[in-house]
Amino acid sequence: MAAAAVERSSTQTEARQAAQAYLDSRLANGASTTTKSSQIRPFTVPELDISRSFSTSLEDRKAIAAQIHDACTNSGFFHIIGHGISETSRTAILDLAKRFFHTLPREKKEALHVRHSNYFRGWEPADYTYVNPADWEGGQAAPETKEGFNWGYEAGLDPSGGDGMYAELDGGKENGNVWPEEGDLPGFYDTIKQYYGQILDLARHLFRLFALSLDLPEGHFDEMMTHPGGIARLLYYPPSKDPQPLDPKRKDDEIGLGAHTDYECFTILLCSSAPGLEILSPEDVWVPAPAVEGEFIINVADFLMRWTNGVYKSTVHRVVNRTRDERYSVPFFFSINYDQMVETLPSCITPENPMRYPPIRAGEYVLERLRATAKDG
Ligand SMILES: O=C(O)CCC(=O)C(=O)O
Ligand SMILES: [Fe+2]
Repeated sequence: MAAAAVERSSTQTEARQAAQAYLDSRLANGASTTTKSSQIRPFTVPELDISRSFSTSLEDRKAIAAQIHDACTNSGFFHIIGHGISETSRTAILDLAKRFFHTLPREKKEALHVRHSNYFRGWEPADYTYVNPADWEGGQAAPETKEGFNWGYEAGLDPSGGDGMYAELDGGKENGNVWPEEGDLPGFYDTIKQYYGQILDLARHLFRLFALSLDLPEGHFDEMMTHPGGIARLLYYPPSKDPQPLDPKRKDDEIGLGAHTDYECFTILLCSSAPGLEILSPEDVWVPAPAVEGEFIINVADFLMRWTNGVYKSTVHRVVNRTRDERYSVPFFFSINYDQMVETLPSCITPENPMRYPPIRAGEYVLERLRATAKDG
């Protein structure tokens, strides 16, 4: 990582400490911090049919936005049907992930290693990053089993063509993506472009619903997503060496992806049929995420949690593949324009919930959080 050995900035320290404190409080056995919220509403991950959100009627769109508001103030997770992304597109990207992880020779992957990137783009072998810093700092955890390939926004992937103003996480003007040679994996970029474009359109649509859900004008965020950050990953979780019944209370020493929260505004997650995602409930129980064919799981991430002064919940989750099957997933982490400064939404500040977070530039926050995941970061 280019940032190795540099002194940590205050944002990085804040990000690291906040992430760790939050995780510690949620992961500690018998933690009492969460009892209050569980008394208010049962923890649910609702299924939302968002077809009506594409209606020309504002009332229809507001009705879906109200359901989003409910989910985001409760578990911070929901899953969607009626999203309009075809089965062909979903299958194509999952098949591409399989081809990437299984057919690209090791030395070609090494050439794309994320350690060559300032922005964590490219190939990530299983134990290179730890989303829960304590997993390596305490030195007790087994390596995460996931393998990944990461890329981000570039104008050529944006169906709108972008506005020519893209700024990277650190403000740089060149996007930091790296790709396999076309000859090594024919059709790789085209398949990514097809899928990414559709998901980016869906993300912009969802963020307009998020605006309505926060009682803001529907177009409130439009100017902030003209060249938005959008890191996406292909992820591979090998089959378990010790397949178990799907009971999250059973042992979890084969962690695919450690306990963490996401960093951006929200995540749109596509998974293959093998289950594995688990969400931490306020009672400190790992709840298996609903794995329903054809759906996407959406979850609020830390930047939006921060922006809404904690009103929208960014909830801890992890992945454990307890099955005999390979698992693939494709998360898309939607951010606003990385060069956008953001202050807490005034409507989320009240005498009972005074402003908790200073203003921050979107890319700076995400980059510091990413750096905190690398062992040498
Ligand atoms: O692979 C999954 O199901 C979830 C991935 C995830 O949580 C992440 O990449 O942040
Ligand atoms: Fe995540």
